[in-house]
Parts: sequence; C-alpha cells; structure tokens
Amino acid sequence: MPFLIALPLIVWLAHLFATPFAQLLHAHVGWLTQATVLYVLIAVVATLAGLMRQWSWWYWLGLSSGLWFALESALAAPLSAQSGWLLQHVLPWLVALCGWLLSSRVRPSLWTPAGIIWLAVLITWPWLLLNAQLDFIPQNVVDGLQTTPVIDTIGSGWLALSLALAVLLTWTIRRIKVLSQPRQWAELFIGIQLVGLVLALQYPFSLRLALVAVLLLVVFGLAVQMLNLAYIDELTQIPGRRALYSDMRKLGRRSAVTMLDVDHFKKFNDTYGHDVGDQVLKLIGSQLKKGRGFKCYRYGGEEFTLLFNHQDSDRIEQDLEAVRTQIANYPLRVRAKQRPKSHKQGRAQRGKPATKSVRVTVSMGCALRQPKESEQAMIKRADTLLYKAKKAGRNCVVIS
Ligand SMILES: Nc1nc2c(ncn2[C@@H]2O[C@H](COP(=O)(O)OP(=O)(O)OP(=O)(O)O)[C@@H](O)[C@H]2O)c(=O)[nH]1
Repeated sequence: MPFLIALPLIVWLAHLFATPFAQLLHAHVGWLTQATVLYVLIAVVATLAGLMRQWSWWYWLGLSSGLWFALESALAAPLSAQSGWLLQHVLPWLVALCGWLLSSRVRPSLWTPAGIIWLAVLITWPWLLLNAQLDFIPQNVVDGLQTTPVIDTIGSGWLALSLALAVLLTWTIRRIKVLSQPRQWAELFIGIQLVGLVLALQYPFSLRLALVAVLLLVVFGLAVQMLNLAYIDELTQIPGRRALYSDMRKLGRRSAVTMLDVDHFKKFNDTYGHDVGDQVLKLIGSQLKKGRGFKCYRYGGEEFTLLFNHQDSDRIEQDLEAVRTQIANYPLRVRAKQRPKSHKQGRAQRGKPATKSVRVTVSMGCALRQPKESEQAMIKRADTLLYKAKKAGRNCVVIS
C-alpha cells in the first residue's frame, strides 16, 4: 500500500531523474531489454506458471505484454494527437481498472470460455485503443494538442492527478473489500506499469524495463505462492505441520512446545455445522497470530502447536493464559438455530435476532524441553499434558 500512495511522487521523481537514470541503466542492463530477451522471458515465465498450475498469472502476463507491445508500436512513430490524448488520459485508468478486476474474485478461471475471452481482451485492448479511429473526442480538443512529446505539451500535472486518483480508488476498493481479497501483487503490478507508462512517453526504454520488472515479480510471486502452498495452512493462514517440523529441528535446548486443542469441538460442529466450525478454527488461528512470545502452527484438525525458544515458565504461562482468555472472551457470531421444525416453533422464533453470540474455549499442554529430549518426544509429552488439562475440566493450561 505505501507504494501506491507514494506513486505520484515516484513518477514525479522518475520524471526528473529519468534521463541520467535511463542512460545508466541502458549502459549496464541494456541487453536485458532487447526484444528477443523479453520474448524469451515472457515464454519462460508463462511456462513456469503453467507447470505450477498457477494459470491466473497468465492474465498479468497478458496485460503487461499487451501493454508493452501496443505502446512500443504506438511510440515507434510520432504520436497522433488523438493517440496521445488516449495514452495520457484513458490508458492509465484502464490499466488500473484491469488491475482491480484481476485482483478480484470476479475473475474467471483461465481454461473456461470466459477466461479465454478475458485473456484475449487483456492482451489486445491497449493496441485496439491506440489504433482505434475514435470520433467522440471533440475536434477542438484534438486540434489543441500537439503531437510528441505529450508529457511536455500537456504537462505531467494532469497525469499525476489521474494517477493519484487511480491510486486512491485502488486503495479504497482494497480497504472496503468490495472485490474481496485482492492480491498484494496487484498494487505493485499496476504501479510499475503506470510508472513505465508515464516514462515511456519520453523514454520508450523504460517500458521494457517496467515489463522486465513485472516479469521478475511474477517469478517472485510464483515462488512465494509455492512456499505458501507447502508451508501455510489454507484454512487458518498460519504455518502448517510441515513448517512446524522444519522449525522444530532448529529449536534449542532451552525451549518448550505447547499443544492446544479446542474444547468440545465435535459438539460445536454437530450443533452449528462444519462451516461454523471452520470459522472457529480461523478465529483461533488469528488470535494465535496476535499472541506474543511464541510461533504458532496448525498441527491438524482442531489441534494447534506453539513453540517457545526459551524455558521461562512464568513468561510462558503468562503468554498462554493471555491467549486462552483472549479466545474464551471472543464473542463469535453464528446463525441462530436452523430451520424451525414446526409452525409453532417458527412463530416463537420470529422477531428474534438471526445470529447469536457463542464462545469457544481451548485447553493447552506445555512441555518444557528436558535434557536430551527429542522433538517428537516433546510433542508426545505436550499431548499427554493436554490430555491432563482436558481431564482437569478444560479451558486451562498445564505446564511441566
Ligand atoms: N469444522 C471442522 N471440524 C474439524 C476439522 N478438523 C477436525 N474437526 C472436527 O473436530 C472434532 C474433534 O473432536 P474430538 O477429537 O472428539 O474432540 P472434542 O469434541 O473437541 O472434545 P475434547 O477434545 O475432548 O474437548 C471432530 O468432530 C472433527 O470432525 C476441520 O478442519 N474443520
């Protein structure tokens, strides 16, 4: 987010320092921006995304490559006043719009008719726009415009303003989550493309650099996604068992392991349904993430593991008690009892709120590492202590 807020400033600075910077880059990484290198890079990134079954990145590739191709061919000859106007006032908005759409859930999956159409539109619209003979732009506007360089004739002020607005809108949409969970990458992609776009009006070279940056970002994004798939639990968004085992190998002699289990979870699932049960697990994941002094993992099912890399039992108890009370006091809103069984029940239920507040509790067993104790033995002992906590009435912590 800070990147997007700072975007108009970056554009302005880049505009100021573009010439020496472009010369410097040209001298050192000029080879990176040769057309053949770019084509190969696009093909490699697209193949990588395909092999990893992460097809949605193809949309970003399509948008970036389409934009690059269209602008480069447009800038190869002096711009017509109309193309300049479109480039300056319409293109940035459409790029931002594509970014919002791509980062939203309305985006279809690629290998469907809708997905193929999306990809085709993303690749071709910049070219179609810049080559369209549009009559709707008033002639006096067109007459008033000179040809190149557009940025000098109209001034960068308008562009910065439209960028700032685009940024603000992206940010607002992201905040209010109208389009649900957009990717953080989206901001970066839009940002880089817009910066490349602005500078391209004066230095076509920057367009290629922007494309290289986007391609490298896709590779980075793919790597992060792969790591997440391997190490992050999908439901709770905290590290999973694979990450736990890998981190446990690094635990020192003075450490502790806690097993945490949701109390009467079976009953909870049976009463409110599996989806509400999932909501509870998510809540616990988020509360654990906020906890201090330990690293948290989803062990599996309704069990979580917490790792401490010290053995100060007072501090451990304090941290675990803080988490336990935090979870126990969290009011979870769930749908009130399902459909009434009879008319009479239905009438009695009418007028009452559709949701009600319920609470869940957790029990914890914490094993302080003993001399020469293996990681597996520690987990086993923490499990036994957890069982003791359940026996002791649940909603409590047992440390040994
Ligand atoms: N909703 C949901 N339920 C799960 C998930 N994983 C495991 N469960 C349920 O968790 C419940 C675990 O129940 P039990 O192990 O019998 O224990 P409990 O009911 O929590 O009782 P105590 O542990 O003795 O307090 C089972 O009903 C599982 O179906 C999950 O990912 N989502």
